[in-house]
Amino acid sequence: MMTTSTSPILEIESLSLAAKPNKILVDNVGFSLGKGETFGLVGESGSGKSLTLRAILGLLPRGIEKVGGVIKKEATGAMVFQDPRGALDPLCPVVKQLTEVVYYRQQLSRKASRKAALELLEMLGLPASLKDADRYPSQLSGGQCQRVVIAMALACKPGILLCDEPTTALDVTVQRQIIETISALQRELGFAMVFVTHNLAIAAAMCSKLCVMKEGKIVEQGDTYTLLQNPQHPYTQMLMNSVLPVPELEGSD
Ligand SMILES: Nc1ncnc2c1ncn2[C@@H]1O[C@H](COP(=O)(O)OP(=O)(O)OP(=O)(O)O)[C@@H](O)[C@H]1O
Repeated sequence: MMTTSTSPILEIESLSLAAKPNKILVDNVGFSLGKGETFGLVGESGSGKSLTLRAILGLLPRGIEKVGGVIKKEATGAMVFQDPRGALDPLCPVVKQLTEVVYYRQQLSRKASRKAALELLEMLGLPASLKDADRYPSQLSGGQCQRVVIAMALACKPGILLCDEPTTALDVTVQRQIIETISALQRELGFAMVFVTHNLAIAAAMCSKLCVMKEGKIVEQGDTYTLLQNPQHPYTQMLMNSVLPVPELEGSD
């Protein structure tokens, strides 16, 4: 978990999003993020977390529009999506896809872009075989695909990484590895993060500040430790109570 108290790299004030003609989906949401800090958005499915992230990146789906509020962003944002396979082109080898992103975002030569792409894959701990052979997404595991997607986001040299439940589609052992990889990269590269999850354990491990959303509204926000130690809103209390306790093993002390 990283905490820094510098001037905000991202500030959202009274953000409201609506589906045309006038159905409010995100209502008066506001929070701020410091450099290198990780801010968590938690809440049940449909509470508006993904739309908030998309609004930050200016990538709202067709038919949804910003109807109020201000988003002040002091750095480039890049997104890591929930479904890594869906985020990759199934018909294009992964090294080629990553090279294209580097080429367009970093304005390097073709040759330098490929070299930078291979370095990114290495940074993400992907096996050398991926770099030699032209592998397609279908030939990679879910965890490997997510590492490629993270490499693509990093190719944009983001000051803010927006993670939309990046481990939801992965099995639990891989989830942990991906979370650890993202945290290690953050320590190395220093980007700030907005991290969307419905997993409170992940939120507690990753985020210095949390915001709890319900039906498009923020019901509670604050410092993670304080919020989870002493949840004020009944909805936050309900979310915490819905986490299954790990049963105590018989005979353990
Ligand atoms: N393209 C769209 N058109 C119309 N309504 C949409 C669209 N995308 C999302 N919504 C609606 O907006 C609300 C918020 O959706 P959003 O995807 O932000 O929720 P979420 O909290 O991220 O949920 P999840 O955890 O399931 O991803 C939901 O009611 C959803 O049905």
